[in-house]
Amino acid sequence: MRTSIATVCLSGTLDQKLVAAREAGFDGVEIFEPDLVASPLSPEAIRTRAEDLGLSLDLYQPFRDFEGVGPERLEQNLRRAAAKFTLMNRLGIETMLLCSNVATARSGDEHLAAAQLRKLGDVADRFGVRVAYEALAWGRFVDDYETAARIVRLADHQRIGLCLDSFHILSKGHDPEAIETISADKIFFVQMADAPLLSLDVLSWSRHHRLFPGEGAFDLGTFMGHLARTGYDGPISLEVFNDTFRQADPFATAIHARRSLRWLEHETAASLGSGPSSRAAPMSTAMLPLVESPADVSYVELRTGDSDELRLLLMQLGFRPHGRHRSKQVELWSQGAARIVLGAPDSEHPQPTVAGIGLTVKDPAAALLRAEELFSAVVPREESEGEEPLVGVRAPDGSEVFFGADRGSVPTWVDEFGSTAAEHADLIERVDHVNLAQPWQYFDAAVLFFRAVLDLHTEASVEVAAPVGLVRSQVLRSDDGILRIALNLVPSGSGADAILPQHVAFATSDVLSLARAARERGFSPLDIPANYYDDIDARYQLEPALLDELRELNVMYDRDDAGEFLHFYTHSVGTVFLEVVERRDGYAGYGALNAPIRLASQYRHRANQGDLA
Ligand SMILES: O=C(O)c1ccc(O)c(O)c1
Ligand SMILES: [Mg+2]
Repeated sequence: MRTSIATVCLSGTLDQKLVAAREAGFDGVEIFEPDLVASPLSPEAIRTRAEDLGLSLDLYQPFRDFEGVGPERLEQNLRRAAAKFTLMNRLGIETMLLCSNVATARSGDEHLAAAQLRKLGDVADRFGVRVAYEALAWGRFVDDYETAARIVRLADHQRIGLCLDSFHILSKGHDPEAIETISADKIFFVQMADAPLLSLDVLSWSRHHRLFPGEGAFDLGTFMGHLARTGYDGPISLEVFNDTFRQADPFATAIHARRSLRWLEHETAASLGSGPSSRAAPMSTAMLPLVESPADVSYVELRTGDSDELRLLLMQLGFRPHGRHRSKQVELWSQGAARIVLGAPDSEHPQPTVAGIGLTVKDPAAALLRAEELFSAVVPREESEGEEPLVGVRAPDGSEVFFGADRGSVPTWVDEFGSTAAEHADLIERVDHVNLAQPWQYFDAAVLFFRAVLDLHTEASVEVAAPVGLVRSQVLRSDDGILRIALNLVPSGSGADAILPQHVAFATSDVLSLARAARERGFSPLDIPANYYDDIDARYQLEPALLDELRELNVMYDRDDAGEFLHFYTHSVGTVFLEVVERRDGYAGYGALNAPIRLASQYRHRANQGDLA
């Protein structure tokens, strides 16, 4: 699959964008006109720069408001196009993108538009270039790809073809299946973008909220399957207008973008494998190494300067210490299959508090290979003689994901910490989910990373009000629910990161007994206000005895179609806190309705401690 990226996806100068695209391994770029106009480089210098970098210049865009106009305007438009074709000759670019008219069209007559495109084709012919006509979702008369395809067919000119853009097709809910009726030699270019499902006017949605494939809600694998079955084998280009990526580091964004296309290639191969195979697809698409979902979360590594407080909390929740690792500056605490590796922040590698997640997988080598094929950085790890080899990669925010082999109920690396006698069963059984707070520039990249690398699927994203801002939350999980990762987008306001810590949630089948046992060990939970219990009573009409017990123990409550959810929180220690959850009868959520109350309690707790100025 030939890969390309529009310069509009990246921040920085045109030259930085080109270098970033090359370093991330793209084959080519689309030159977005405003980037060229703002550049001090001449078209010839840009051409040479791209050649030197080994990048092809695949498309010049956009040319606007051409067709459906009156005769006088048509003459002006043809002259305007000729000027751009001259420029394209200087750049060495063969294809120009033409957006369907959004402003000056006076007629929606398809025959008129086709006749005008034919004239444009004649001009393009003189310059040896071609025009890819794209239906914008907000086009004045042409706003869907099937109409654009009919006009191109009527134009019947070898220099006139189509540009298909997944956003314009899927944002309007159009079925991409009819792509298969388009002849491959009429598809001149393909742009791919994902997006979250928003009820927003389509222009604002497109200009601000597009995402890289794998980060949103569009079914792009199926789209690509239809495309590949036409026989199209040209560039697959990313065109993502997004306010965050316009501000983020272009080098990081380019790698993130390249990862999304590798994932899309895999989805394409999977879609081709499952669809009608009557027409062979010449587009080369390779699957990623297949991985089974993790058998379990074998550990979570926390790095915090407040280890003593955290040790106390773990002890109160029934964890026991194993002691220090024989060669590394970390210690292990466990209860059931829940294991916490505790260390101090490392000044050379400042990591988030949840510094790593260890996963037990069937084939660690395959898991690592998949991550590497998805452009993940491997974590260098030193192993002393006789230690269990673990392999790991870095998530976008710098936290680590490690893969270890399944060797029975207790991982062998547990022996590398003091005593195994500490491995004991009590009320906590395992890790239920891990919540990773993401700085603004890493959130979407993290969604893609976990989805693609670990083959997780995304649940609907929710927004939770905190005293310091709105927190966007996205859960990714394996089909069996063994691995659940919640990503929270931290608001950028001051102090937000201090009160939006990361957290680990542990699963128990008896949260009330656990809360009592913890209290006997001196534990005081995060305090939940009385108003909350009045509110859930109004909502759910709970048994008075249960309500009293929840209130007494500061345990929160939620319910879904399947079952009930009971959970409580510790207060925060530095930038981490712990949660214990009980899922009854297959409750599937995370108590999202309770999150604002919890966030407000954490905020108050901080304020009382004087941590917030
Ligand atoms: O928002 C726009 O104007 C615009 C321009 C060019 C494109 O390819 C596109 O999809 C949208
Ligand atoms: Mg487009």
